[in-house]
Amino acid sequence: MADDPSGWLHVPAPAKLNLFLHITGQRDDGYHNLQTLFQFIDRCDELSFRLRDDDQLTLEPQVDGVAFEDNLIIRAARALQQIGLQQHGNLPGADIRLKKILPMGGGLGGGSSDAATTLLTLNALWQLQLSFNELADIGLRLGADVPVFVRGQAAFAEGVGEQLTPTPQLDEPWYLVVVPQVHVNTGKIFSNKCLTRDTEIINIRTALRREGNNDCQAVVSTLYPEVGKALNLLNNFSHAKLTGTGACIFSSFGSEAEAIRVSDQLPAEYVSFVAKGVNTSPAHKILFRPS
Ligand SMILES: C[C@](O)(CO)[C@H](O)COP(=O)(O)OP(=O)(O)OC[C@H]1O[C@@H](n2ccc(N)nc2=O)[C@H](O)[C@@H]1O
Ligand SMILES: Nc1ncnc2c1ncn2[C@@H]1O[C@H](COP(=O)(O)OP(=O)(O)OP(=O)(O)O)[C@@H](O)[C@H]1O
Repeated sequence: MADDPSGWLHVPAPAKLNLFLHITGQRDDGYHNLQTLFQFIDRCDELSFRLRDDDQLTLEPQVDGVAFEDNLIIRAARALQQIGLQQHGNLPGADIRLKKILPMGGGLGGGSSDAATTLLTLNALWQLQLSFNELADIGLRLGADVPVFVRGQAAFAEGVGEQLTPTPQLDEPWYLVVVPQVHVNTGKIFSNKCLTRDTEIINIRTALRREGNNDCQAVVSTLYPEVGKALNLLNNFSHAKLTGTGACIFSSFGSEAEAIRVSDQLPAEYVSFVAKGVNTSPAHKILFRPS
């Protein structure tokens, strides 16, 4: 593990891309059934953890606009702490530091990934020995995207995103990710009446063979014109797609140099970054690397 002499354990929380996102129906509880292909990128929030002498949880710095108890990091830690207390009777608290790199409301799953890294790391530090299945179940209650980050493998996902089939065979290209400066509200997109919810269900072989679309793209582009504008711009260079419910869009390239060349041609007001697609979560690479 990425330990340092001062006792802090440093573990990344990577972003994900939805290489396609099909909405295939809606459940009675309002949630949508979807099919999607998740891949991680090596762009990450940076979290650090240290056990305390008392039983408190702390988080520094706080995330702007998110109350301490609402932060997915604290919600994940509390959920695990409750289980740990039942198992062990008492548990030390933890200091957690967060360097927020991933844009919020960007469709990159940053909050979900922070939650998953917290579950995985505190499970190890508190020696709870919960399985990935148990951690993914806890994570699903925090958000639909948490389980894929807990399991840490690129995957074809069904249900609300929790039924995962690993896809280690995916290419690992370079991505140019454009970050329109708007915060998309996921609930607002899923409740929009113009969203199509009847895309044909496909099997994993088809999913891996053909390039799917993002069914949220049309609605997001209408509600957030900055996203539509960025899609049009990037499409001039390479096929561009929305990730999740946006706002971020991405294109894939065979090399880092090609991705950088396109990013250099974007007008200066566009925020973007280049990252590598990876089929194993960088958090897993740190926490579970052979010693
Ligand atoms: C669009 C994706 O990013 C694809 O990876 C995820 O499905 C969204 O996952 P997430 O951000 O973790 O979303 P959640 O926090 O679980 O849900 C936010 C809101 O979006 C709606 N929602 C979300 C996921 C889903 N499959 N159907 C929905 O209708 C619900 O109204 C929910 O209250
Ligand atoms: N640690 C956290 N980091 C980011 N957002 C958080 C965190 N904890 C709670 N949130 C809340 O979760 C919301 C969604 O954040 P997130 O960055 O995961 O969005 P997203 O990338 O659009 O996610 P998704 O792709 O899963 O829809 C934020 O607007 C914020 O209110």
